[in-house]
Amino acid sequence: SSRSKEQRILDFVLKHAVPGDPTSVLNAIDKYCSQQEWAMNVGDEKGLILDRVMQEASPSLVLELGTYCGYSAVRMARLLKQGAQILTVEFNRDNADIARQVLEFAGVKDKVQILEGSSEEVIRQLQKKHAVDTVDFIFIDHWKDRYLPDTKLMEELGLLRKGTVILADNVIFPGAPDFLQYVRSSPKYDCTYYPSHLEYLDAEDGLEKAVYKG
Ligand SMILES: O=c1[nH]cnc2c(O)c(F)c(-c3ccc(F)cc3)c(-c3ccc(F)cc3)c12
Ligand SMILES: [Mg+2]
Repeated sequence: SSRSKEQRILDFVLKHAVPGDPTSVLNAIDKYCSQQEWAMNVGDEKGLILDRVMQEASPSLVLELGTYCGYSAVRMARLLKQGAQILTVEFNRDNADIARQVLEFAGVKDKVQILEGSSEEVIRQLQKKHAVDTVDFIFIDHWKDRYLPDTKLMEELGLLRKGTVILADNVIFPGAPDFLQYVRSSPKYDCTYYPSHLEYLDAEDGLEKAVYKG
């Protein structure tokens, strides 16, 4: 059977990156997806913003919604302080399998747990099944129509604490207007917009940071 684009990305990483070197894995994926086949990794330009916002937050527990091939999970795991963890949610079984291999090759698999399933179902299970109290940093990068309902669900379940940082990808392209309108008008969030570009392209995109005020 023919190999998928995601399998071709993994093949390129295995061939061109250095085992145990997360930065070489990021460089390989960015090289492949900018020169051979576009793919929806957060990429190097928006990735730099993710790096800075995450380092500023210095989280002990990160929740990522949307793993895809594991690019942003590797990106964040390489910057985590000792003992910190990432829980990343992926709906697509094939993508989760690719991401598992990318994370293992990068040498960060012990810092990252991939939770397969819908974001709504996994979020509902975090406190009882995954012993989560509150989350320090959330990277939302799954599906535009779920940004707002999942954010409201995490509020309702008490998963956000004073200072929890939410960083959302693609708030311009394809856009999450209901999410933006909600966090920017809510007294419960302090918002910052980081203008950037769509991964590997010139189209405008950006990240929204929403800090929960408790
Ligand atoms: O769905 C996504 N999740 C996470 N990140 C994404 C991302 O970083 C993207 F750049 C895109 C994107 C944007 C523009 C475009 F032309 C194609 C794809 C998508 C996306 C949007 C609509 C779809 F029908 C399929 C994929 C996503
Ligand atoms: Mg994205």
